[in-house]
Amino acid sequence: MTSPLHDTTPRPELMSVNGVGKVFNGATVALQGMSLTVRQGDFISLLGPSGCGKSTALRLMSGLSLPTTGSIRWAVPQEPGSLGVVFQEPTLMPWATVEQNVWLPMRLRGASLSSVRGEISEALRLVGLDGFQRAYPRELSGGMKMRVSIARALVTRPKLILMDEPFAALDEITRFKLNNDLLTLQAELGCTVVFVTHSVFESVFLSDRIVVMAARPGRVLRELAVDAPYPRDESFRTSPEYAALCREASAALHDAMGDAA
Ligand SMILES: Nc1ncnc2c1ncn2[C@@H]1O[C@H](COP(=O)(O)OP(=O)(O)OP(=O)(O)O)[C@@H](O)[C@H]1O
Repeated sequence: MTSPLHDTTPRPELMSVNGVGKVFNGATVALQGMSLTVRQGDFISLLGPSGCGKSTALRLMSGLSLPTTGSIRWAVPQEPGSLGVVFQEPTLMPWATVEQNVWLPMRLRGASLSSVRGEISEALRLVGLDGFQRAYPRELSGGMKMRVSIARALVTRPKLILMDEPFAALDEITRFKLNNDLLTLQAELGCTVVFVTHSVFESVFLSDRIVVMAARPGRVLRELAVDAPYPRDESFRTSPEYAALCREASAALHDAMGDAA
C-alpha cells in the first residue's frame, strides 16, 4: 500500500535551496553550491562522510545560520512554529518535567501551560510517551529522552522538521524502533522531514530521497530516489529490495568518500 504522502503525484514545493554556500572564517568551505527542492511530505536524508557539510546545510535551512552565497526560500508563508528542529542530543532541561520541556516552544510564544496541555499530551501520545507528563528527564532512558525532544519539535505542528543525527547515540534496537515510529508519525502528521545521518541503512529505510554529499569542499554529489512504497516496516527492512537499495546507496557513499580523499 502506498501512503497518500508518498504517491507519485508531484507534491507542492515547501522550500528551495538555491546554490547555497557557507564559508567559515573566510577559509573553510563548509558547503559549496548546494541546491535542493524540498516538497511537502518529502522525507529527505542528507548522507555523507564526516565534514561534508550536513549539519551546516541543516543549520542554514533552519535559519540559525546565514548562507555566504545563494539563498534559501520557503515556498509557503512561514509562521511561528512552522519549523521544528531535533539535534543529536535531546537537550532537555533537567530541572523541568517532560510536560514543561515539551511546552518550551509554546512558552516562548507566550502560551501558558494550562492553555496548551492538550497539544502537549497529543505530542506525547504521538511519540508513545502518554502518561509521562510529570516524569523528569533523569527518570527516562536515552530513547525516551529523544522521544521527548521529538515531541517538543512537533508540538507546534511544524510543516518542516529538521533532524540532525537524532538517533546516532542510541543502541541499534532502540534506533530501529524510533525509525519505525518516526515514519508512522510522519504519515500521521503529514509533515516534511530533512534528516542528517551517517547511516546508509537508516537513510534507505526512512527516505524517499537521499542526498549524497562529499567533503572538502562540502557539496552535493548526487541524489538517489528510494523507490519503495510506504508504509515501511520490519518486512521491508529484511527484504531483498531493501538490501539492493542499501548496496546502491553504499556505492554512492563510497564514491563520495573517494571523491573527497
Ligand atoms: N562554526 C564553525 N566554524 C568553523 N568551521 C566550521 C564551523 N562549523 C562547521 N565547520 C567546518 O565546516 C565543515 C563542515 O562541517 P559540518 O559540521 O557541517 O559537517 P558534517 O557533515 O555535519 O560532519 P559530521 O558528520 O562529522 O557532523 C567542517 O570542516 C567543519 O570543521
